[in-house]
Amino acid sequence: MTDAVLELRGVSKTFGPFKAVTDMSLSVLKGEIHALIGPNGAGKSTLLNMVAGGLPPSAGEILFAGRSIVGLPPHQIVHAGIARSFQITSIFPKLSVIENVRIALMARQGRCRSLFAPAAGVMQDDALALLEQVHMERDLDRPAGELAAGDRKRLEFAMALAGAPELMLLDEPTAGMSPEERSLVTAIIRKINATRGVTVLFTEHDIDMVFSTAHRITVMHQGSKLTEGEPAAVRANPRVRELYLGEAAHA
Ligand SMILES: Nc1ncnc2c1ncn2[C@@H]1O[C@H](COP(=O)(O)OP(=O)(O)OP(=O)(O)O)[C@@H](O)[C@H]1O
Repeated sequence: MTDAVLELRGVSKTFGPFKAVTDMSLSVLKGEIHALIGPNGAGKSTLLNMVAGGLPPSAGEILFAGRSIVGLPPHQIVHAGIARSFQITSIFPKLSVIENVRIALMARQGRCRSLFAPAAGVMQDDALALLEQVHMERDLDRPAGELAAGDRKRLEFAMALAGAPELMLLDEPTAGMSPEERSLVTAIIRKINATRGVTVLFTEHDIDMVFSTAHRITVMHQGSKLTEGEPAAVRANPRVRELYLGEAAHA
């Protein structure tokens, strides 16, 4: 018996002769915020894609809540309880913020056909509650297409939460944001984890954000796992320091 909500065993991904991910094992524990870090091209997005069902692994096993999810299409993986936030958001830009969340709620409940019915109040209270969680209660009627990057990400979180996920996969959740937006989005990730018990697996290049937010960290390098552990141990690891100092010297 293990506390892992997500478990990868010997997962690999090849693109032709190229090995993007090699023999990766990873346990994401129930209730934790787990960061997946590593230099550009380390294989982080490929790994998240395999978990989300966007890419089939070339080898290995992926278990969610103890059951294999390899081969399931993305919508079934969402249905099983894994929400994925993409680097490019999938909102309806012409609809308002609250309409976008209502759509996500209705999709969850299989009520898509009533989407454009006159019942404007459908799911209004639930949608409002989710938007309050991400501090967007003052933005309800704004067209989603007009939101800045940080606001768009918060809307996307509310939409993901509409599906009541057990695990959220976040691919570079603060990419392209100002420092203020970054700290707001980071605070919301912590809040979602603490108040709703949602387990989080995220990739991120902002190392300060990673060390201040993650409970545990897995470091990837050239498709393989370099190390894994709590932030203090990972920070002290000489190979990690070399990797990041090397990268800084490169920049
Ligand atoms: N569809 C594909 N076909 C061929 N190669 C690919 C494909 N997708 C990813 N790769 C390669 O696999 C490697 C890992 O890419 P991946 O995007 O997973 O890295 P990453 O760690 O997420 O990088 P970044 O931090 O820059 O987003 C890279 O060398 C990339 O070029």
